[in-house]
Amino acid sequence: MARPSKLAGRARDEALEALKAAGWTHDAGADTISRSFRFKDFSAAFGWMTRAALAAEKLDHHPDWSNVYNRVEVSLTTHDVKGLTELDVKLAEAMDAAL
Ligand SMILES: C[C@H](O)[C@H](O)[C@H]1CNC2=NC(N)=NC(=O)C2=N1
Repeated sequence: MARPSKLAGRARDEALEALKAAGWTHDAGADTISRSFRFKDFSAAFGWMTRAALAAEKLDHHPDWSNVYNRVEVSLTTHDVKGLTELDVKLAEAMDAAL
C-alpha cells in the first residue's frame, strides 16, 4: 500500500469532527485518536477484538490497544508519518462498525 500522507486542512477537520461525534477523542499533542470500549464480559470484548484485528489486517493498519477483562483501550495513529492519516479514520470506522 502506498505510504499515506498526513491528514490536513478541511479533510482533517471534517474527519475529526465525525470521529468526535462517534465517541473518539483527539489528542492534539500526540496526534492520536482514542476510544475506550466497554463490553458485557471478556468474551464479548475479545470477539470484537478479533473482528477489529481482521479489519486491521485488511487495511494493513494496526491499533495500539490494551484489554482488561471487558474493556479495550484503543489509540490510533500512523507511525510511519507520526500523525493521523486516512487509514486511522478507516480503522476507527471499521472498529465502530464491528461493535
Ligand atoms: C510495512 C507495513 O505496511 C507498515 O509497517 C504498516 C503496518 N501497520 C501500521 N499501523 C500503524 N498504526 N501505523 C503504521 O505506520 C503502520 N505501518
